[in-house]
Amino acid sequence: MLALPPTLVVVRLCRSPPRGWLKSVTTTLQTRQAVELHGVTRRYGTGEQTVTALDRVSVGFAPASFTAVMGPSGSGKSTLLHCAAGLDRVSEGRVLIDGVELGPLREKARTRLRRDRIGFVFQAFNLVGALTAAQNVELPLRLAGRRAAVGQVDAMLAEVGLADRAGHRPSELSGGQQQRVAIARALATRPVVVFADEPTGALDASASREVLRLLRVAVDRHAQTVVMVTHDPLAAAYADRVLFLADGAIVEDLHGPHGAEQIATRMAALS
Ligand SMILES: Nc1ncnc2c1ncn2[C@@H]1O[C@H](COP(=O)(O)OP(=O)(O)OP(=O)(O)O)[C@@H](O)[C@H]1O
Repeated sequence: MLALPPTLVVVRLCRSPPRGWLKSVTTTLQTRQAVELHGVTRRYGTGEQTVTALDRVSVGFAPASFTAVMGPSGSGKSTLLHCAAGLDRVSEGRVLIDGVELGPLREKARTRLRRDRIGFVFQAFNLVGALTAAQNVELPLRLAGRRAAVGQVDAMLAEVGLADRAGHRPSELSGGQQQRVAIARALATRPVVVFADEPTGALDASASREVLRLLRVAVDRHAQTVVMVTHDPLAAAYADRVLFLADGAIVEDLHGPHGAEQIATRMAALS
C-alpha cells in the first residue's frame, strides 16, 4: 500500500448556482506538525504562590525533525515536555499530537494516544527491574494489547546493538545499555514522536554519543520526531533545531544544525 506523507489535505468544495453543481474544488496541501502547542500556559499553585512555568508558548515540531530544548534551571523545559506529551494538563491553550487535540480527550483516550503515538526516554531509564531487556522492549506493545510480531523485539534490540543481551535484566546491564533498551522500548510501537528528558544526563561521553546516534536514526531512517530536553550543548548539536527557554517563554529558536560551541555561546548569552 502506498504510504502517504503526513500531510493534511484540506478540500474545499464551493456550491454555486445555477444547478448547485460544484463550481470549484480547491485542494490545499499543508504539512501537518507532529506536535503543536498553541498559546500554552501552565501555572502551578494559586494566589500569591502561583508559578507560571510556561507562558503562552506556541511552537510546532515538524515530522522527522530533531529538536533540543535548552534553558536555565527552572525555565520550563520539563513542563513544556510534559504538557506537549499530555502528561500534564495545560492551564490555557491547546496541544495537538499528530493532529489530535489533547484537551477534550478523557483520561482513557489520552492514555491510549500516549501509548500509540508517543515514546518516552527518561534520564533514569525507568526500566522494569524484574523484566529482561526483551520483555521491557515488548512491554508497551503488551500494554496496548498487541503482540510483537515474530522477531520484532530481537530486531529492535539488534537496532540498538543489544541483540546478545535480550535475556539480561537491567541490573545486569551498564547505564548506556539500559538507556539503549529504553530507546528500543520507546521506539517499539513506532510512535510519531519521542520525548526525551535529559536522556544522556546519567551517561558518560561514549554512551551518550551512542544514545544520541540512535535518536538521530529514529529521525533520519524512521521519520520519527524527537523532542529532547538537555543541558548539554554536545547533545543539542545532534538536533536540527534548538529552542531556548527562559522564564517559561521561548527566547530563541535556532534552526539548522549547529556546533556544540555555537550552542554553548548562545546559551551563555541568554543566561
Ligand atoms: N508541580 C509543580 N508545582 C509547583 N511548581 C512547579 C511544579 N513543577 C514545576 N514547577 C515550577 O515551574 C518552573 C519550571 O519548572 P521546570 O521543571 O519545567 O523547569 P526546567 O527548566 O525543566 O528545570 P530543570 O532544568 O532544573 O529541570 C519552576 O519554577 C518550577 O519550580
